[in-house]
Amino acid sequence: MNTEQKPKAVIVIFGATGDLAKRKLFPSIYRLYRSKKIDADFAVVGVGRRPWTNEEFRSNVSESIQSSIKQSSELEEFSSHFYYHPFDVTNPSSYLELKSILSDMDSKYQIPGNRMFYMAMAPEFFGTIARNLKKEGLTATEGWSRLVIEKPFGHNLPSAQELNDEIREAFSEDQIYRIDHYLGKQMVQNIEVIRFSNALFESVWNNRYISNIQVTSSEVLGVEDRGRYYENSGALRDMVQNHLMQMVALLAMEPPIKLETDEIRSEKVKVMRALRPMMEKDVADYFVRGQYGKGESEGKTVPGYREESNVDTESNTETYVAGKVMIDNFRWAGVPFYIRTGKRMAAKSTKIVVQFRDLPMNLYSKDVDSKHPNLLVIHIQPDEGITLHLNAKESGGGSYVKPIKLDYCSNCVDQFNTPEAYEKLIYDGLRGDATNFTHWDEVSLSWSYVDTISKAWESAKADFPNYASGSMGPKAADEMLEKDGFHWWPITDIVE
Ligand SMILES: NC(=O)C1=CN([C@@H]2O[C@H](COP(=O)(O)OP(=O)(O)OC[C@H]3O[C@@H](n4cnc5c(N)ncnc54)[C@H](OP(=O)(O)O)[C@@H]3O)[C@@H](O)[C@H]2O)C=CC1
Ligand SMILES: O=C1O[C@H](COP(=O)(O)O)[C@@H](O)[C@H](O)[C@H]1O
Repeated sequence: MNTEQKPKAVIVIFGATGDLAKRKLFPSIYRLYRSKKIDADFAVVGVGRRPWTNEEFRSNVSESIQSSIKQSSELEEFSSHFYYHPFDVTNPSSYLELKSILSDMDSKYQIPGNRMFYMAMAPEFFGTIARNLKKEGLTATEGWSRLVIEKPFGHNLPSAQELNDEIREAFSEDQIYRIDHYLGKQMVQNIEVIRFSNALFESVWNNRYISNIQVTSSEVLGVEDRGRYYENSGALRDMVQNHLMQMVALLAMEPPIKLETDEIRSEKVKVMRALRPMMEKDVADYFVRGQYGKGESEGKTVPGYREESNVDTESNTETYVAGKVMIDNFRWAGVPFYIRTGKRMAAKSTKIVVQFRDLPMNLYSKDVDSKHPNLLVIHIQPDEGITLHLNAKESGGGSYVKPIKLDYCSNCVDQFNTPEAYEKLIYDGLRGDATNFTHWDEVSLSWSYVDTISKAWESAKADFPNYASGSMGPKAADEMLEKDGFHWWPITDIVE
């Protein structure tokens, strides 16, 4: 793994006039610049079709930073490193002009031919761009060339395979950085540290001591203005195939031999290979889908999904998924990993709850109601930290037990410095550290798991809407756990 400390490169953003660039990429590059993580002699070349000048582009960059970072300074100097080159990416002749701009940047900023090509555009363009970059010689420099690819990486396994084949004609696997922005989150990266640097946890991290693991990623927002995209995606493809399956892999993987990209990825791949495969007829036993109806969200009445713009009034698209993922290997046999995600739920929260098994004999709590299982809660967002739920003696006489919590709040101490996921990922990409990007093997195995579920769902119309906006999802998701003798742990405050 190459981990250049202060990387120096030209970053080419395809889709530089779009939403992602404005909301995430420019502020992230700015933070890297301010914290001096990237060399002061960097350059960014933006591509889009709008006929902007360099000045218009720079003022867009400055605006994006001012609206997302409270104390911004040196904006003029920072944005002077941004250049705009308008062209339609389907037009092959424009790539030669881009090539010459990039050579000029190399000379102006003494950059040794290093290129990061960031695809912040709709996926149908990824293959065309990659092919033209190679054909016109933009990747043949003395330095390195890397391709950063946004989601969605395909719509199912065959389309992901097709996309992969296209980009692999121009870039090798080790030059491809597939973004899963959850892998850039502070506490998602902490899963491995919590597991592999604490004897307390790793020794009990298996089916003898853990009864189930719950991964929740709930959102308050609805589909907003993304109806067109979401109608073809749904929560399964939008969140489960990538973010949730990645968290499951990190929770379930074996310790890698070394903290190296290939070793870590190979352990995650083994988890994906051990996922219990399903037949379409079994899907209803393991997965629940939902779609929000109208309801109350943050004190306002909000419409149902079918009333949103660019959404079919009879839509069969799921905005909620809950599932029971089984990993059939020695460590996890018999332990359900329950996952759930949805839009228009009661709270914005991403949390992992590891529930430990009860003691074989509990001297203090005889009945089920008075027992409080030990829980390890990993708070991913909005709060970042961990909570350990234990039992302790109630003060006063007698031997009464009460549940207590040990809390570590990472973003309470460091709230304003928690690096944004995109900032970390861009930095890793520039340094050549692909650990927190997804390898094709993970992507393809995850698609093949999810495809069976989509097929089953696409072949049968659901009884939607089946949960109210502002709720925690459909009843069937609660029943799925009840059948196994469990319940979802609340996502706001676990000891209520
Ligand atoms: N927005 C977000 O928060 C997130 C986005 N993503 C992914 O990032 C990618 C971009 O999303 P987003 O920024 O929202 O999309 P937008 O629709 O806001 O932006 C699309 C960009 O593509 C450019 N573009 C479109 N067609 C062409 C063309 N033929 N030639 C050159 N440029 C073109 C547009 O430029 P112009 O209009 O000037 O032609 C614009 O800059 C998508 O894959 C999306 O799934 C992933 C996670 C989050
Ligand atoms: O990838 C996506 O993630 C967001 C949720 O991300 P978060 O960091 O806010 O949890 C989701 O809203 C979006 O639909 C999906 O495409």
